Parts: sequence; structure tokens; C-alpha cells
Amino acid sequence: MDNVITVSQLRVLSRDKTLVGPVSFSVEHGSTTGLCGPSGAGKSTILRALVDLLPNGLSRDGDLRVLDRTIPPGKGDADLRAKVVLVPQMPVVFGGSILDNALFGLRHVLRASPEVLKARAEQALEEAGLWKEVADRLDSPAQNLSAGQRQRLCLARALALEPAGLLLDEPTSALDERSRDKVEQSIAALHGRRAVLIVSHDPAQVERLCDTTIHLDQPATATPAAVAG
Ligand SMILES: Nc1ncnc2c1ncn2[C@@H]1O[C@H](COP(=O)(O)OP(=O)(O)OP(=O)(O)O)[C@@H](O)[C@H]1O
Repeated sequence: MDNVITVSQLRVLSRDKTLVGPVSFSVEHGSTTGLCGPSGAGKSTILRALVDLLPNGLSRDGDLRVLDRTIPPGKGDADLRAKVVLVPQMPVVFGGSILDNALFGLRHVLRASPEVLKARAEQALEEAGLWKEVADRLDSPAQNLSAGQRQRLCLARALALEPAGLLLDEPTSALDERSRDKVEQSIAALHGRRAVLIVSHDPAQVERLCDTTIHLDQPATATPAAVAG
């Protein structure tokens, strides 16, 4: 199978100090990979590095390939962010309707008629496992959705971009068991269709969803780059 994301000796640096890494791994098309490790090990930071959205003051080195393209540090662009999409830990639901939220992002990437955009958003809501619950109220405020529905709406917003890779940061950490199960069903349905990298604290969840696991064993400490490298 083809790799969607390939990382070799990737480190995240804070000034000249290694904050996370080095790590090397790949995520294949159609696979679901778990990214695990103790709090502070650098899981969220790695996800952000993969889409070149590190906070100010942090940078990365090492090699990052997305599909057949090498992404030099700081050179991530809209094209990269449509191919590999990060869904953050806390779902961000904007003011506006459910449909507006599903379309957010897609509108900037795809120049198409409102009908085509709507069809793509509906397909994404279906893929995220939310369609049946919202089909009759697409114009209702998204803020009224439950926490689990919001998480799946954010998943739909990402899927509307038809990414090759999805990065999910603790997608069920704030959910009760029933909502968690629904989100997990949606993630499981992506297996075979997308490359999914999922940060999880829950070994049982990793067992349920993932083909392979990457372990970040050490909490990140700012060690001198020359030593850590
Ligand atoms: N902007 C930043 N500047 C400096 N250090 C940072 C910055 N962002 C994160 N860090 C540090 O990087 C390390 C990794 O943080 P990160 O949030 O990636 O860990 P994590 O494994 O996702 O943790 P958790 O499981 O608790 O969410 C931590 O030591 C954190 O303090």
C-alpha cells in the first residue's frame, strides 16, 4: 500500500532545543494508526508539525513527505492542508448553520456552484456518520448539536475536503460512552478509505480502531538538539 504520510527523524524544536523526537514512521493509505504516549510526550505537537501549523517559536526538522511531495519546514500550504487535515481535540463549531459548518474550508478550496458544494458537504456528513441525525435540519444552528454530534460535524468538515490523510487529536476525550461509540463507528468506517492517525490515551480504543501504534515513550523535555539528534 502507498504511504500518505512518511516521517523520518522528525523533531520539533524550541529555539535550538529538541522538544519532541526524533521520530520516524509512516501512515499507509487505508490504515488507522494510533499515536500514544504519556501526557506531554508531544503527540499534539507532532500532529501540528505534520500540517506545518506549529505555534510561533516552534519549528521542525527532519523529513516529511505527504504522498509524493517532500514538505520543507515552513513550506506547508493550502494544498498540503487539504491533503492532510487536522481535527483538533476540542471541536470548533462556528456560528451559523450545520451546513455552513460542514462547508467551512471547502468553500475556499473548491470553486463550484452552491449545489455542488452542498452535495459534497452532504456526502461528508454521511461519511462522518451524522447525516441521518441532521438531514432535516441542515439550516439549524450548529451550536445546538450535542458534543458527540459536534465532533462528527468537525470530522465531516475535514472529510468534505476529501483528504488523503486525517489527523485526529483525542477525538473522543470529552464524550460520554454513547457518543464515543458513535464517533468510533465513524472513524472505523474510514478504514480502507483514508490514512488516519489518531492520538488516544485509551489503549482499548487503540485496540478497537488501529492497525498499528506509534509509541512516544518519553515526556518531552527540552534537551540540547545536538544530543537528542
Ligand atoms: N508553543 C510551545 N512552546 C513551547 N513548548 C511547547 C509549546 N507547545 C507545546 N509545548 C511543549 O511541548 C511538549 C509536548 O506537548 P504536547 O501538547 O504535544 O503533548 P501531548 O503528548 O499532546 O500531551 P497531552 O497528552 O497532555 O495532550 C510539552 O512539554 C509542552 O509543554
